[in-house]
Amino acid sequence: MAIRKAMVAGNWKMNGSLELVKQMSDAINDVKSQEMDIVLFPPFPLVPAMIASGVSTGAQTVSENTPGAFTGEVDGQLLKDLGATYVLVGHSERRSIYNESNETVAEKFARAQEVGLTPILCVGESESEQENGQTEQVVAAQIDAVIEKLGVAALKDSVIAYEPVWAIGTGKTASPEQAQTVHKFIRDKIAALDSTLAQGLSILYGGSVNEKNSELLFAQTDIDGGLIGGASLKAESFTAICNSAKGTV
Ligand SMILES: O=C[C@H](O)COP(=O)(O)O
Repeated sequence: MAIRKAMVAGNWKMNGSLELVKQMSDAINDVKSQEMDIVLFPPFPLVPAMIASGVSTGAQTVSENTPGAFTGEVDGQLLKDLGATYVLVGHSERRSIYNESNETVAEKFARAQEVGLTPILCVGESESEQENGQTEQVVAAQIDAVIEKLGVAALKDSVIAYEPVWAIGTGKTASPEQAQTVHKFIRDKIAALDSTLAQGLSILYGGSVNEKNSELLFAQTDIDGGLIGGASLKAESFTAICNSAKGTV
């Protein structure tokens, strides 16, 4: 059973450099503590350097396949062997730009667990879905794809990240109350199938989190930390966000 714990994850997307790995790992090594997990998700070529720096490291995606003729894809077992511990699956940019369906995301989730990586399942609705009142329906379908393929028990060793697409990189953060409502919906939905599992699950919020809004977001009962994009590229902002998550779970 994964232990519910405060977590701050930094997704560098297609940004970063060896210099930034050095700068960020020095800053993180100064703020890390037992009470929370800090994980960075650099682009693939920077994964070995990040691991060597001592910072917990994840990959931004993984192939759903076992090794074979899949040019350009990256096998989860190789990531695991390098020392990576987490992988993002179903980030909204993967879903929208690379057409990953709920079923493909569930396959990637399965492959991650098969090789011993912890998947962070990203879910969230688009702006039009939010305007049409479809948030819960969309998020439920994204989670159900994993439950239908693997059973609810598979969520035990995973993390969920709720990221409303309209809040990603836009500066439009969900209000703490808005985010809490969706996080509670997610936890209640899973609790209906397995309440112990749901209580032990870490659920992160993502979407324009910065050092000014993180404290109030992380103070919400069902928000256990954040998945940070832009602000994870600046050591000062990211470490301030990490500090605001300490002791909140
Ligand atoms: O994975 C991170 C999210 O897409 C959030 O990105 P952002 O903090 O730049 O809005």
